[in-house]
Amino acid sequence: MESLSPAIGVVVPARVPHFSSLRTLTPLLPIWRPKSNRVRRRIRAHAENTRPPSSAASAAAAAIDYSDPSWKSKFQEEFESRYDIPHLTDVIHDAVPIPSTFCLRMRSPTEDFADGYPSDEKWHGYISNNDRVLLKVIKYSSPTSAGAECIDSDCTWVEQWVHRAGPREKIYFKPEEVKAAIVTCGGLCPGLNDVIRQIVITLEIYGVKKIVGIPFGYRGFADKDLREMPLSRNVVQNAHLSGGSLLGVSRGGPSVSDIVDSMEERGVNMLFVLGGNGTHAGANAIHNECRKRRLRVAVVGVPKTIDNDILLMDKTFGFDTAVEEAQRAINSAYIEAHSAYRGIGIVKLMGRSSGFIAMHASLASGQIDICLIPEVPFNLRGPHGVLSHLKYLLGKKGSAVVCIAEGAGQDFLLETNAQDASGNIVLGDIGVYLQQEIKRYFNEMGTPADVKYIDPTYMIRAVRANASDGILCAVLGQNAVHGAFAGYSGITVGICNTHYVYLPIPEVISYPRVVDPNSRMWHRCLTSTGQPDFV
Ligand SMILES: Nc1ncnc2c1ncn2[C@@H]1O[C@H](COP(=O)(O)OP(=O)(O)O)[C@@H](O)[C@H]1O
Ligand SMILES: O=P(O)(O)OC[C@H]1O[C@](O)(COP(=O)(O)O)[C@@H](O)[C@@H]1O
Ligand SMILES: [Mg+2]
Repeated sequence: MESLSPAIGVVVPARVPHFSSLRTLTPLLPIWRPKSNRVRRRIRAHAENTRPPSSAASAAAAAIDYSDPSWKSKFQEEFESRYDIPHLTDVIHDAVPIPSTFCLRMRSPTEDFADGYPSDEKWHGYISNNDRVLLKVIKYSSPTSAGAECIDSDCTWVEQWVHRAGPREKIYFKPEEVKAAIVTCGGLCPGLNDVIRQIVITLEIYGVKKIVGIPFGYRGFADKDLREMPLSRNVVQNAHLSGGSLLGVSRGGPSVSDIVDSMEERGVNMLFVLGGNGTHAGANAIHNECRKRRLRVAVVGVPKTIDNDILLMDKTFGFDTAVEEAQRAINSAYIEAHSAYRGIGIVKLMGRSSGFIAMHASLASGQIDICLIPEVPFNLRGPHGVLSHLKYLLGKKGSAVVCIAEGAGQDFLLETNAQDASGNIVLGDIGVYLQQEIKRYFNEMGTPADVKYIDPTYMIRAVRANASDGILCAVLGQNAVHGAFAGYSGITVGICNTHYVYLPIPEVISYPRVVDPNSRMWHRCLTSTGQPDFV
């Protein structure tokens, strides 16, 4: 949860700039010194894509006045207001809650509500609206501790609480008046079907009868050739047994106002949006448009990103599965490299701007000699470059395996400025480039190297979720429904420090979460690979 400050080359905790100017914080933070101008340029290029946007940057200009004895409580107040979660009653003041129909002990599956809603007297499994989860759980004693995120020079402990997720005693929608829609956007990710399934099942438990899927992402709201898909427990019963999305996904699509027009036409008053940063930006815009039109609509996101690049969360669903599935590719690369005479295996893994999959997969496999991620610059050539280390490895143990994230080393490639339909920059293929450069290097040296390149991207993304992701998907899907029924909108669900929370969307998407080169996890990865600094 951090970004690289391009101007000063220090690692800056992501949450801090909202409260303090970067200049104020600079001396407090562990300094990470790049060794060359070229490397500095690379840090800057990466930071351009990952740093907070200008609105957040201007918020950062509001420095904390540490001489104010009450700075800590002011910090907390501001934090609380930023992490407050929007509610229907913010704009629809006369919305009246009713007792929850989510009442596990009392309902039979066939019960309807003709005679009124069941009483909650015997069921106490609800979450209080005032329950909170602690966002940060480490008390750093010094800004020089690995991965330290400090607010002042003493690393003063300031509690930062966020809203706990789960079913509430009072709800703001009558189930028989709900038409719920689910949409899955962006790229595929293991677990999409699991989340869809849990949303449908939970909606039915509340008593909702009208549930539909919007086909092929936001596009499905506008494309007249695409029909919404009726969903029920029957339809989704075995959906989680296969990967992909039963609704289909897409990038790009209609404008926010066209989407809200379409929701009004369809009578959709609960929208569940599964997607990454871009999708959540869309979900927040839909939420704001609904507010502008004073619609009684709940928009709830479930973060889907295989890259794990959403701020604040322990992880996003599908990430564990991706790391697990990547082991197969890494093991194959290892076997190929190990069985060849002077063999080098290369595996390219996903991660547009964040190297989480590459880092975790390298650590898990124990078979990687060199892990390259976008956050950590490297040289290919020169005495400290990747190529010369490969030469050393071939001499020492006869083979080597490299794991590289797709967003790493982009400054070695020609920029095309091409964008996909969602406006994401289309990256050059660093895996192919690395393969060519390694071949060229060993040819130039006149010593052989047998290079095998594996790109398992789409094979990984398309698999079904593993058991741990299956559980995460189940909890997130259920909590999304609880949040909508509780009247919250413009929120997303997540796991923070092993507990489940609701977060306001803007806080989790202000920029992509990236690996902190000063974090313990990256240090562990380096310990495991034994790789040197390539700068
Ligand atoms: N800033 C934005 N505002 C509104 N919609 C957006 C925004 N960015 C992306 N979208 C829409 O969100 C969807 C998914 O975005 P994309 O970046 O492809 O995937 P992801 O959500 O996984 O990051 C696309 O339909 C795209 O048009
Ligand atoms: O080829 P596609 O479908 O555009 O997807 C490629 C991208 O999808 C990702 O898996 C991320 O997708 P999202 O942005 O949808 O989470 C990246 O790792 C990769 O760059
Ligand atoms: Mg995206």
